[in-house]
Amino acid sequence: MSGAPGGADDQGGTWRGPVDGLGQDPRTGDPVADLAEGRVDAARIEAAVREILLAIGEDPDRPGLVDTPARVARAYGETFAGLGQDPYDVLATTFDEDHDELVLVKDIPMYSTCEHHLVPFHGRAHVGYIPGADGRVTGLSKLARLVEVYARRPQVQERMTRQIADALFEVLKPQGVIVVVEAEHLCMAMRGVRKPGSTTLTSAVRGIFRESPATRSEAMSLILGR
Ligand SMILES: Nc1nc2c(ncn2[C@@H]2O[C@H](COP(=O)(O)OP(=O)(O)OP(=O)(O)O)[C@@H](O)[C@H]2O)c(=O)[nH]1
Ligand SMILES: [Zn+2]
Repeated sequence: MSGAPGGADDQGGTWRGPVDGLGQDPRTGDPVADLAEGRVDAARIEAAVREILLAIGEDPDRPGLVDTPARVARAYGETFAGLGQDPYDVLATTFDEDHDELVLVKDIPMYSTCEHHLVPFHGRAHVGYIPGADGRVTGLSKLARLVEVYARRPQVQERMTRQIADALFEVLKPQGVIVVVEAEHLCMAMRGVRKPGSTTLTSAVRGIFRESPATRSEAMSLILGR
């Protein structure tokens, strides 16, 4: 999707119709209307979860598990809701505030899903920008909504961080954007290397934050200074 926020590696970065391989049944090629509208195919998830339960040696028909496939399908609908959302819609509301200095929303709680293991990574996102010469700003809640759009997908933390920055930079046309994400990956905590408590920090800077080390470090100290 060239020209989409996030560039060529921006998988699922902008919703402009069905995402390749998601808006259609991968086996038959038939359109899957639910997915094209950004909802999950509940019947497929339920069948798959039942298979997983069987594969781990569980009894999917025992009372405690009998409703689990349907619960997981509902939960996935929420967890992956960002796949059907367009960052352009989220940022559509802008207003002229004649403000040309930093706007920063810190400590936005964030829950996403590691695309390697399909387990959560979670933490906080910090999103800041300096409006363009026209002084246009967006609603503060829209910055948090933008985080949601990209967090509620199978993700890699670095890509999510870039996608948030690129969408804001492209849509709002500000002087600069800075995004910092701090997260704990449960795939590193509850399994695998088993290092609970380690935090991964990623950043993406665009425009003046990339060009001016002083502007960047001032914003970084506001973000990381507790
Ligand atoms: N860079 C990056 N790596 C991630 C992220 N989420 C998970 N990973 C890593 O993805 C890697 C996948 O490595 P693999 O060797 O293919 O999978 P694995 O055998 O399950 O790896 P271990 O987690 O080391 O047991 C692991 O090192 C994870 O820590 C992320 O958001 N960014
Ligand atoms: Zn993982």
